[in-house]
Amino acid sequence: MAKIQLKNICKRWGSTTGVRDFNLDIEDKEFIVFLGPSGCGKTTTMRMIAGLEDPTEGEIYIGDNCVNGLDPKDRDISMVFQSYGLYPNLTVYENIRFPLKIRKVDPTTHDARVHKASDMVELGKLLDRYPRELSGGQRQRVALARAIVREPNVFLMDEPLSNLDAKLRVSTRAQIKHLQHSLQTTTIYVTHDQIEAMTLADRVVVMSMGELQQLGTPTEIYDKPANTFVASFIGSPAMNLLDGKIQDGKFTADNTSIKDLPNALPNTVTIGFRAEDISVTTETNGDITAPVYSVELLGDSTLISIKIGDALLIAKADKTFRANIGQQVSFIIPAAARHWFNQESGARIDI
Ligand SMILES: Nc1ncnc2c1ncn2[C@@H]1O[C@H](COP(=O)(O)OP(=O)(O)OP(=O)(O)O)[C@@H](O)[C@H]1O
Repeated sequence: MAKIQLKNICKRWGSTTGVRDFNLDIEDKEFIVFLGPSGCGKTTTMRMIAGLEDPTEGEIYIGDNCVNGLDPKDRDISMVFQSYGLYPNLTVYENIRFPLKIRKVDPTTHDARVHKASDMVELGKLLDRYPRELSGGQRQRVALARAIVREPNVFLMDEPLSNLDAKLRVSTRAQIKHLQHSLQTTTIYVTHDQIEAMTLADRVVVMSMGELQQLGTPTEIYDKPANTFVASFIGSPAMNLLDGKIQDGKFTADNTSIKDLPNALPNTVTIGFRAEDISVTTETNGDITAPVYSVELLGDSTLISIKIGDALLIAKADKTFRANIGQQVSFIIPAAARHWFNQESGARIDI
């Protein structure tokens, strides 16, 4: 079991900066997810924790020990990658056992440990097979068992579900969550998939361009995004964002006039609202009125989108709601559903 601390971490290669001034305290037993778009520095940060990259500046602590300069094998971590990394000429049993042999763990314990780990990921019946005889999901479970078998202090998982199809991803995701709950091992999990982040994490680290944008529980980052980047990255659909001006006590943009505003807003501002927090009507007396751009039937709900300038705005309506493309509709945005952001910096304005 271990807490992890990153203090003022930077990673540069010549003039390229991968990670800048990154600070993070991860609690013992916590499930932390690094979330962000491609190239934002997630993998680099994780590789520094693993010892596969050296930070250019800053210190990394695992437990009470500063591990800068310590070899990956001496950090008591297990890693799981997108590409499984199984040995093709070894059976499932030998693949899972491999870390125990390498670390010269007492051979009399191997059999029981391999069986315990393989049972946890429900691989018990496949121990004699070779990786080529397994499906993608089964291979990833072998990789998980191989990470578990050592009973490390920390798990590092880099996009472990990316090679699986959508259905398998959902079931393997649940298995990882269940496993981490049973093992109570500090886990850092890297993904660009916000649904994985929201469903797995105790806390999410949202990253962009090498910088930490927000650290919080899934509920915190969903309900109170720190800036427009986080707002537009979290949620499906993401939060609607519309730039406008405050004039005569109203928020105005094309076809938009919103009254009853809080006092402290600057003259130019971005309003944000989630599709499920607003209502849509075929009356034309709401806050934003425009022709329907598209209608998407999802089965449990209907998504109605309109366009204001370049902004595509989406409302989640009842599953029975129907409107035709081109028909005028209005979005009604209750005061409690409104988020406000500084238009220049993108930062949240707390009212
Ligand atoms: N060895 C390297 N030399 C130079 N630049 C690098 C190196 N490794 C990574 N980078 C750069 O650092 C930045 C962060 O990369 P990183 O792989 O951490 O991103 P990521 O968020 O994990 O992306 P992805 O989801 O695509 O894996 C990128 O701009 C990348 O091009």
